[in-house]
Amino acid sequence: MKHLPQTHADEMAGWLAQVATACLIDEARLTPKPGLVDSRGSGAHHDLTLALMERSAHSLTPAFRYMAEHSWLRPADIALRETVGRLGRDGEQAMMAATGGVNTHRGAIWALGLLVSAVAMLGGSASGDVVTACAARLARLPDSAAPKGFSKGLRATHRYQVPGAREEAQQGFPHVTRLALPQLRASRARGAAETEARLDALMAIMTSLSDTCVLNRAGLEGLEAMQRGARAVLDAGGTAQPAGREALARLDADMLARNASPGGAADLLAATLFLDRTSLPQAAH
Ligand SMILES: CC(C)(COP(=O)(O)OP(=O)(O)OC[C@H]1O[C@@H](n2cnc3c(N)ncnc32)[C@H](O[C@H]2O[C@H](COP(=O)(O)OP(=O)(O)OP(=O)(O)O)[C@@H](O)[C@H]2O)[C@@H]1O)[C@@H](O)C(=O)NCCC(=O)NCCS
Ligand SMILES: Nc1ncnc2[nH]cnc12
Repeated sequence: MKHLPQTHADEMAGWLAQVATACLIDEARLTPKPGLVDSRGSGAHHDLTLALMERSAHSLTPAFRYMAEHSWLRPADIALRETVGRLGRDGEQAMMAATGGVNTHRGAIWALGLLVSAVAMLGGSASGDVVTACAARLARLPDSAAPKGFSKGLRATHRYQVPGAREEAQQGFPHVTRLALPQLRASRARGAAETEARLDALMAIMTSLSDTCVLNRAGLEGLEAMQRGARAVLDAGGTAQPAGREALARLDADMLARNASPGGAADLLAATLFLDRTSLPQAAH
């Protein structure tokens, strides 16, 4: 059978989906991460393993691809928001089928789904700030088919009066653009190895995120311990330095003792890696 030539949009959609999946796998494999699943083990989780995280990541490639295809050169309007919402929920179902009902990547589907769509809306290339602003516009639009129930994340944001995953996207992913990406690049520029630069970027997110996973498992005290511990790692010169590495080991032990896992911060690290790989350099001001 003769194959029709793929269009540029099709190729780009396939590429964006592959990059998003690779970023989820890179995040999961990054080691040592405090409280999280990594190549050492399950962190503070009893129902997650690295193999499960990787299976979950692969199950999401088609959803990311459909999001990119449907968003290609489209404006941010309610019709697109509802399409992306439906595809995101289909992605959640694919994830649940792949993991036997364990929530591995719900927050990541939200963050990466919006960013994949935004890059596609912009025709495949734009600077990180333009991409996140576009994703934020989409996230602020209403989706009439969105589930009306009370999620764990919503419960935490109401109880502690803090922003959660929804607000992070609606504000243009400030933890990615203002903290993680600058830290990733600064650590690389200082000569840190790629693993250390990524761990430093994760620490930068954890210094300030109100991670609803940590709030649900360990309360406000757990969240403050996470933010303080991550700040101590960066203040010690980052994970490329022996003192930073020791501070990271202390933070890991503390997160495990509190049964806390910063799953939201991990999702935003994957989003950071995605923007680092797909966006054009910022225009000079
Ligand atoms: C808008 C949605 C993201 C829904 O958000 P909401 O807060 O209402 O609901 P949650 O179901 O709690 O999901 C939020 C997940 O987002 C991550 N997260 C947490 N804090 C933040 C933050 N401040 N900024 C960004 N992201 C954040 C986090 O995801 C990770 O943790 C997950 C594991 O969580 P959970 O199962 O709750 O925790 P465990 O401790 O493992 O449970 P137990 O063992 O104790 O039982 C894991 O998935 C990580 O990814 C939060 O969980 C959005 O989902 C939505 O509206 N979707 C609808 C479809 C849609 O419109 N899509 C459009 C674009 S694709
Ligand atoms: N590495 C990880 N461990 C636990 N939860 C996560 N959610 C996203 N990435 C995660």
